[in-house]
Amino acid sequence: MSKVCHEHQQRIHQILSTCPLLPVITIHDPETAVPLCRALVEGGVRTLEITLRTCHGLQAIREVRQALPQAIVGAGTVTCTQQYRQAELAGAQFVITPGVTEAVLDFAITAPVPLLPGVATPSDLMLGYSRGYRQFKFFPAEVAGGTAALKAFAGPFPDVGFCPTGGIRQSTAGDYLALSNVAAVGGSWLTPAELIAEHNWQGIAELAKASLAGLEPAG
Ligand SMILES: O=C(O)C(=O)C[C@H](O)[C@H](O)COP(=O)(O)O
Repeated sequence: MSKVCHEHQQRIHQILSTCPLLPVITIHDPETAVPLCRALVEGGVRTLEITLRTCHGLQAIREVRQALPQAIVGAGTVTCTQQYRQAELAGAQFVITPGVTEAVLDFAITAPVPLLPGVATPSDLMLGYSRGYRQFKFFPAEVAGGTAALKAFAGPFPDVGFCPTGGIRQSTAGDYLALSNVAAVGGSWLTPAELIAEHNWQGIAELAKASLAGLEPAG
């Protein structure tokens, strides 16, 4: 069986270590993509997951890559190899899947852009682990067992790192980040639909800043 290269795993680890927060971004109005991402970057959050949940995702990735070279842009909600290739062509610097299929795990081994595969169970993990993957998204984090599940995973998989996502909020992000196998957490709480609809970019930047500041130890 082919295995994913060490450089891909290192790159994903580097990306997750760049910022402890990974906002999940879904674009409904294409005009909002760049100002929204600019606000997040201004707020100190420069790793971004732009989902392919809407038809604007790929174009948003293209535009944000061009407008904000300091951002690190990932494509989210990738569920098949065709979307993986489209995300790469749009300029995505990493790809995130909500779960694992053998097809996507194998495709990513020879793809130029590294994959952060989503797992929810030890069986999912073993599918990726056997192919050399050591960095995973843990989704849906809150309903799949939260911090207790991640502590349990650390026993059989001590060399694996996670980016938990799904149900995490500003108030709970720190609990996840306190775990030794978590470098970053993802979430859509950083991109509230109301602030985006109001084009309240200042509000988005402040929310990013406050979320980062909330992670600092008090005092
Ligand atoms: O779209 C995907 O690829 C996903 O895997 C789902 C998202 O990561 C979560 O839906 C974010 O969760 P919330 O922060 O609870 O909104």
